Amino acid sequence: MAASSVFRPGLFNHKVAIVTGGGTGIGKAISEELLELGCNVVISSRKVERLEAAAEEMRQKIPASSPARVTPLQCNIRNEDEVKDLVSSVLKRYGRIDFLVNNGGGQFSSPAEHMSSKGWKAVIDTNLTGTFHCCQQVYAAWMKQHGGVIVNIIADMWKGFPGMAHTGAARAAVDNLTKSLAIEWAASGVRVNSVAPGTIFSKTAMENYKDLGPSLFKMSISSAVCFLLSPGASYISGDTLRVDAGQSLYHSMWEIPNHSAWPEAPEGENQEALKELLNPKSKL
Ligand SMILES: CCC/C=C/C(=O)SCCNC(=O)CCNC(=O)[C@H](O)C(C)(C)COP(=O)([O-])OP(=O)([O-])OC[C@H]1O[C@@H](n2cnc3c(N)ncnc32)[C@H](O)[C@@H]1OP(=O)([O-])[O-]
Ligand SMILES: NC(=O)C1=CN([C@@H]2O[C@H](COP(=O)(O)OP(=O)(O)OC[C@H]3O[C@@H](n4cnc5c(N)ncnc54)[C@H](OP(=O)(O)O)[C@@H]3O)[C@@H](O)[C@H]2O)C=CC1
Repeated sequence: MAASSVFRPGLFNHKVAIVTGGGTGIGKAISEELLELGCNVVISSRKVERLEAAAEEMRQKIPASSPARVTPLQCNIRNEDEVKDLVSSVLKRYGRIDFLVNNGGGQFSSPAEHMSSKGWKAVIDTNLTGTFHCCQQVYAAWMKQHGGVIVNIIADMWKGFPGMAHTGAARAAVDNLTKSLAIEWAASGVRVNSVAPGTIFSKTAMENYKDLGPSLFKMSISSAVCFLLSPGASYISGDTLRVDAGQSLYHSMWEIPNHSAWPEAPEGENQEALKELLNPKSKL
């Protein structure tokens, strides 16, 4: 495996991580960096063939001297029983779960007025309930007794998420869940944080958002996740790290067209000033 991580080799030797959605895109990058650092990684999602192919590709890059192993396990995070099975299979195979990275998720773009109830629920179930299932099962079966670290991947939804209102609502809820769990589980030695990526390149994301074009996806977040999992972040919990090159401070993908759907300004000297501002030619 080409050494690309900025972290010390062997940092995560003999640790065990579950990365949901670990076979594609951001999850794959996170899994590869964890493996490079000596961690055993269980990559998990719905499409088993794609997972197995990704695991095989990752195995080819692990040097023989590394203790790291990768295991693909199928699981739909929307289904609580499947999540329970995932956690018990990991414990059977590796005997511990140090890290959980809730990266599995997604949505489709649609104006809110056209979202069906089924589509809304699918996105909430995947991104919010799926994340909750994974946190709860890993905590109950392992981290409550032994501690651990959880990182949730959310999104740049700080100014709302027009065009994907369902995912904005779900990710904002995960941001809040992160804080609640960080406090409830602090006494067990469990840290819970989130990472909010800006737009990040991935082949699968490109396939999903063809029309939005390649320029949207260009950054990487795996080292931010590895940092939050590491002892270097041992005093960081209940927080969300934005990894977006400042995008959330300035960028909005949503253009509001010119319109006059606002109430008239109240009468008075400001009304004239406002009219002039909105229509500077009106005085000519
Ligand atoms: C831009 C930068 C920011 C973000 C980047 C990324 O996240 S990159 C990562 C991006 N990667 C991903 O997002 C990948 C993962 N994404 C997914 O798996 C899906 O987007 C999912 C979460 C909706 C699950 O969907 P599923 O198919 O497993 O669920 P299901 O079979 O239960 O269907 C439920 C209902 O949802 C509706 N509906 C679904 N799709 C559409 C659509 N295109 N159009 C309209 N509606 C749609 C439809 O109502 C459907 O019911 P119907 O009408 O069929 O009876
Ligand atoms: N790329 C970007 O710009 C941004 C991405 N994000 C978020 O980051 C995460 C990774 O995105 P990215 O790598 O770009 O895109 P991908 O589409 O590659 O990643 C989504 C992953 O989630 C898995 N997944 C989806 N639904 C489920 C489910 N029900 N159960 C288990 N696994 C599931 C998919 O695997 P499978 O289909 O096999 O289940 C896939 O591996 C997602 O949560 C995404 O929404 C957030 C902001 C920006």
